[in-house]
Amino acid sequence: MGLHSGNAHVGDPKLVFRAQPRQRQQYIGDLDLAADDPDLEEREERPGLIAVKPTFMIELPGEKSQGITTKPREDWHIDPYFWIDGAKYEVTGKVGSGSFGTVFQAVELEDYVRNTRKPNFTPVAVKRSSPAKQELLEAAVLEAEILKKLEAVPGENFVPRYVRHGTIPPPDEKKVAEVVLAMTKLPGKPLDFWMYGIDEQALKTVSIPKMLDGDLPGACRSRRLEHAADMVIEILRTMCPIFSALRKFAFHRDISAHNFLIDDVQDNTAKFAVLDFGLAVRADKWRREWGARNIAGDPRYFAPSAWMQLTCGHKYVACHPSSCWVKQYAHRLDHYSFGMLMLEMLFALWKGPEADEEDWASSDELSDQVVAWRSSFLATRSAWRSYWKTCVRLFQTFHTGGAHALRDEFLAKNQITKQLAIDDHCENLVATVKEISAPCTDVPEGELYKKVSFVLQTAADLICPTSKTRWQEIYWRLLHLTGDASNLHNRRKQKISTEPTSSFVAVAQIAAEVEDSDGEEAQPAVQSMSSDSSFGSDDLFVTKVGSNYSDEADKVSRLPVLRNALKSGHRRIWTETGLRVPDKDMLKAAE
Ligand SMILES: Nc1ncnc2c1ncn2[C@@H]1O[C@H](COP(=O)(O)OP(=O)(O)OP(=O)(O)O)[C@@H](O)[C@H]1O
Repeated sequence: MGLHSGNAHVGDPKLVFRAQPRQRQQYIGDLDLAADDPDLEEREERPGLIAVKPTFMIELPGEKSQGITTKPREDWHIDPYFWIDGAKYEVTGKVGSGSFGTVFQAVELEDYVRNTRKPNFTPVAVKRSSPAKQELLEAAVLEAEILKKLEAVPGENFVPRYVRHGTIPPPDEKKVAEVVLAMTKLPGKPLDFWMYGIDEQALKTVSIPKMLDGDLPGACRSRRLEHAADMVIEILRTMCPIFSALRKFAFHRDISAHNFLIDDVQDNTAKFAVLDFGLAVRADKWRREWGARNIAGDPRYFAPSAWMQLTCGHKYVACHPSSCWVKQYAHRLDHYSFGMLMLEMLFALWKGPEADEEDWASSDELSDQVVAWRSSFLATRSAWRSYWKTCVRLFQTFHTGGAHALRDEFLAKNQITKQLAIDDHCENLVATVKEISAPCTDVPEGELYKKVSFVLQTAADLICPTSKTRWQEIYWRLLHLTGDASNLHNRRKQKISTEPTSSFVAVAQIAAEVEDSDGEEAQPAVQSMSSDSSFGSDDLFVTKVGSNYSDEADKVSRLPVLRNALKSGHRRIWTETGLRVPDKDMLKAAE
């Protein structure tokens, strides 16, 4: 039997299943080719074919997702075909592997459900996760759901697009099902590999000074400060809409340089994509149940609250005299990790003052303001390096000595203050944040200073435990920095008959205020914001009106504004406390 008849052999039962689902078992038996099948030999000899375990998943149209696998086969390692939700794939390579499974490259041969018999040779990435427990299984399924939902975020290749997914039931009750997820395969290399020239495994043991000083061969520490800042701004610009959309229903929990791809690198720009939502959690559940959930992610990007929980347990975090730590853990995990990544990128890509020789050497002609800014910036760099060094050391200790080693370290008492080392780590973060935002107070004129200060301020806002800055606000600030805010403003002015009374910066502040309460308590304002917010869309009526939404007098004061909004075709208004969807009574009164 040749390869082609082999395909047909696997595919035919599928057609019969549609008509005769009860005969399923018989056909499953048929799928399990005999060990001496000559087809296997042929496949083995095909160049470029890698060894994979086959996943025969047959999900019958119209039935609940319930994959059916063949019995384990002795020759499992050489069959490249598998099914997901009615489509047949052939594995053509391996993309990578992680803690929970392998990502293959595959092409779709046929789609029986949609009746497409033509192969689609655009390779897809297929992630096969073999979770060890129920919680991880839920995360693997959630990953598929998240990719589906993020399809609504405009833009290309920022995140893999969902193709299809399915589950393979476990062979026995003690085991957990597997999840197979097909998504678009994105171009590029992992950001950590691009920055340091070594892979994630090597980073677990690499010399920290070498890593920080860029002595690693292949490391990318070659950029001038402005170009390094441009790169950070680009990743932020790409990711803000994604994280803003994501935070409404999930947290990624594994933001790290390893989980971003970088492609099409130019001097000061590149394309970025975020991957691997395999550790994600539902936002509402997480906010309620964080104490009962596992601690996950890359330890370098762990907020101090995660270390606190790992060391002393969730009650310690919950009862800590500073409530900011619990809030950061329950609401702003991704904010923190992304802020860390921004700083990591800035200082890993910048070669140091020598890269900016032209600008930095001629200090004679520099104004006092510029001199002060530069010295403050160099102090920021030292503070960051010291904090980041600790994070990398913790990460390496975690991988070599395990959680016990870290627990011992963090439980040690500080000789002077007698507080636990974990609390020192928290204080260290607060001090670092201060240093990072220092150069942002008196910013000299010029693109370089503007951009770098923007990066520092944004990162500080993201990692600061008391910060409430939201993705939306950051995005507005970014548009303002790049001049896109005024373009948007002008476009809207043309479209909105009543001129907005507040600038977009003010709107950003308003948005931040609304988002402040996001998730902490389910407040009506936030809910309406979540379901309705579509920043960047042109249907907002921007205005500043009274702040007390529930107050009758305030409602009355907003009536004229609402009338204008309705006249110009807008049914939502921005108020000082955020985006409002007027209730029926108000609409009636205004109409
Ligand atoms: N859609 C994709 N397009 C291109 N490459 C991908 C895609 N998905 C995953 N990869 C690559 O495959 C590797 C492993 O994938 P992934 O990180 O999702 O698996 P994981 O088991 O969750 O890993 P981790 O241990 O890092 O959590 C990644 O490092 C990435 O380079």
